[in-house]
Amino acid sequence: MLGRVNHIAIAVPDLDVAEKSYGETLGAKLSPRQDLPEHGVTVVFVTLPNTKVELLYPLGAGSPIQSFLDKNPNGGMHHICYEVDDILVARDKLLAGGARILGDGAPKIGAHGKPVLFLHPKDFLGTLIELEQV
Ligand SMILES: C[C@@H](C(=O)O)C(=O)SCCNC(=O)CCNC(=O)[C@H](O)C(C)(C)COP(=O)(O)OP(=O)(O)OC[C@H]1O[C@@H](n2cnc3c(N)ncnc32)[C@H](O)[C@@H]1OP(=O)(O)O
Ligand SMILES: [Co+2]
Repeated sequence: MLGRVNHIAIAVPDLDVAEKSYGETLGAKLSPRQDLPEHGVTVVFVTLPNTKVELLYPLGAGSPIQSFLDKNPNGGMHHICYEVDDILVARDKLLAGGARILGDGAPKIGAHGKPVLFLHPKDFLGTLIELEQV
């Protein structure tokens, strides 16, 4: 079912500090900031030769990453995004196996303009998984 790792996401309490850390200290290439109100986050992508790192900062009231940041005030690794060929086939197979799809179960359009879904971290070894159809 799973293809490549599309990105690894880090929730950050201060986007200026995070951009400086990756862009200057670590010398990586950064995308412009992107506000995604439908996801309640502002994102910056760090582009690497083999994958991406997504820096996540809360946007608006009720951001899905707010309680994670309350528990991890310095930030931390938030999710892994794996690519899938067909997100509805993947979703239905996972649901049939008893996994929980977060939200209303319908894919949303993610940061790359492609459909995404999230799987409950308690069903996958304590790791929040994002699936992205590529
Ligand atoms: C734009 C898009 C893209 O790339 O295209 C994105 O990535 S958007 C990225 C942002 N969007 C999302 O994350 C959407 C999916 N996420 C969600 O629906 C939520 O964040 C949940 C995963 C349901 C968690 O919600 P919330 O933190 O409010 O609930 P909660 O505090 O009751 O957490 C339930 C339990 O899960 C744990 N938990 C929460 N977030 C976690 C995480 N990221 N990794 C591992 N465990 C996590 C909590 O510690 C808690 O465990 P204990 O009970 O043991 O304490
Ligand atoms: Co993501």
